[in-house]
Amino acid sequence: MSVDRPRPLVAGNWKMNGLMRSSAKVLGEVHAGYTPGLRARVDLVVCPPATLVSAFAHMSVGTRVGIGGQDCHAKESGAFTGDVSAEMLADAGAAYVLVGHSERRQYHKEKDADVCAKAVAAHRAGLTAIVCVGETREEREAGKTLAVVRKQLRGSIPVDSNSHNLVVAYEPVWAIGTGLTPTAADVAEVHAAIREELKRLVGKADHAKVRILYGGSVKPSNAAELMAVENVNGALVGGASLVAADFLAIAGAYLS
Ligand SMILES: O=C[C@H](O)COP(=O)(O)O
Repeated sequence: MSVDRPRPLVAGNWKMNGLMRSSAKVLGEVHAGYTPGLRARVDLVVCPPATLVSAFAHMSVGTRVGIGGQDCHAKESGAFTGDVSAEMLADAGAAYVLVGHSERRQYHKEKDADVCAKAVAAHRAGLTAIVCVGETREEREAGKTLAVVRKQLRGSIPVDSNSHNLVVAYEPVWAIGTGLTPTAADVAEVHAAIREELKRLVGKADHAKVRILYGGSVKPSNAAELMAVENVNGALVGGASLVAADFLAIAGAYLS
């Protein structure tokens, strides 16, 4: 591994899944399976629903498994019923937060400027923002993938970003939860474009160290191939992260 190559990160996005009793068991299995060998090679993060962030953070003390939120409000506090601020996530023990996931962009109509404001809030609270980008099937078929991803990056990444407070996740919308994945060559093309764009957005000195995750139907069976792609520095895992053995097997792609 070259000196500049970022340490890999595998993050599990549990989405709106998980009740306390059954989830604590899964998290315990993740802790148990995060062996010294795996810890030496890859960072692990679990992003449970907001109701479980505090408990998971407490349970994870001393395990080196990081905990993240799945979204945050741009403001620190106020009359925003149902929302959670980045400061609240940090207070609950989170170190990361996903922003701009396609499900937020689609179902909550979040635009790049909203995502950027949330990433700013994450940084203000001392969290690492995992900024998600990705094209729809229509955009890919129209040959617009790179243009769409570049535009999302320019609009969503705050100016104060660096390799410590920013992770980028490339998730083609059509690959999420479908069992479909782009070819390794397609992933390589998009990740190279993201790295190039980061040079402008984060700065030449630090851009090579920003982790770029691939997300969308990552499974134990395809993890090794996807994680081996140039400029892929880990994975954002949805469905497979709900099963500890599968999540750990994906991270295990970095053992070989
Ligand atoms: O945040 C995770 C992604 O949406 C991927 O979900 P998936 O692994 O179930 O396709």
